[in-house]
Amino acid sequence: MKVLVIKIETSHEVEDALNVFSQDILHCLGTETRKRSDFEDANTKHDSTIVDLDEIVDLPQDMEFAAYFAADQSPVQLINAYKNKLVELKGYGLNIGLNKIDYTYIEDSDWNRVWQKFYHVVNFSRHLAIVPEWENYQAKFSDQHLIKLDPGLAFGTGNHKTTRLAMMGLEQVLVEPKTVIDVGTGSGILAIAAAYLGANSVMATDISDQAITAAQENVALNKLTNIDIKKTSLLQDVNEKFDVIVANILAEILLELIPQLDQHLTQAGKVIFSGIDYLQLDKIAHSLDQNGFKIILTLKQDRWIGLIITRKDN
Ligand SMILES: C[S@@+](CC[C@H](N)C(=O)[O-])C[C@H]1O[C@@H](n2cnc3c(N)ncnc32)[C@H](O)[C@@H]1O
Repeated sequence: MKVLVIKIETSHEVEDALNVFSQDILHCLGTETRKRSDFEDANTKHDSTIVDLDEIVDLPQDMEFAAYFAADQSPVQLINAYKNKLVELKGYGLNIGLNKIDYTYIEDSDWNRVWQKFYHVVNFSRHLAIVPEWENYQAKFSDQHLIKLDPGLAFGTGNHKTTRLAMMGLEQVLVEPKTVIDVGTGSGILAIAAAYLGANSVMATDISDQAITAAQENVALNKLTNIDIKKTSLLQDVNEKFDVIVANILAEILLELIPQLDQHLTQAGKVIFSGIDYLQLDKIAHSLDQNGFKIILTLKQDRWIGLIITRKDN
């Protein structure tokens, strides 16, 4: 089976935005970046190997971004979507570099190998490490939990800053057993982290079939029995209330989620948002305020913002 690859010669300033756009809006199978700075760093770090940058095939001027899609998707439509996104990002004052977009097809098996090459153990915190299914890792503390993961074709390897901000939020909020819902679960990583951090029960939702399959497989891989996975959009068809609602999704989609929070959050409940580019924070804060919520903690890494939120009257 073949996979469609859209390749964009651009600048590292738009890496995070293109990653989330590709995953959340275009539902790609995965992404990969090659940055000139990685090769230049390798040159200085490994002084026994002098790398001649001129000899590296297709060395990007700044960054080459690749997104992988099912072969039956239209390259022309995808290229147009990326063109429009890059114009929007340029409008925010971001450098979009050479802005050259092209496409090619590769064998599915090559794509899986590429994926594994870039995905390694994340020793995330005192209590959590994320361990790809094919890697060995010894916990650094006797009670450090290992999230075993094969993200398959879903978002959520633990390498993305937005996932890590959401996990920090979970560590902060889960100081006693609580009920949790993970909205837009992708690989299931946040739901699994919540279960390991002591949640009583966890529900996880996603609209993507690939995410549901990956999340189910990862829950089984971790032998967890208190996670319920549901295919739905945001909190539709969910009847329960939760002590914690966590969502790592693009700001545009969080704006749709905010009006649904009240109905699904216990009175003293907490909401964790991640996936917010700092340029979108004002819009999110305004909508939270309009819907009776306040931000009690703001986490930030590079362009990305994570929030812990409660009801205003708490
Ligand atoms: C950025 S990924 C986050 C994955 C994982 N929770 C993490 O933190 O790494 C966002 C996920 O939200 C899902 N998603 C997008 N729109 C959604 C919606 N309306 N309802 C439910 N899930 C949605 C996507 O399919 C994707 O799996």
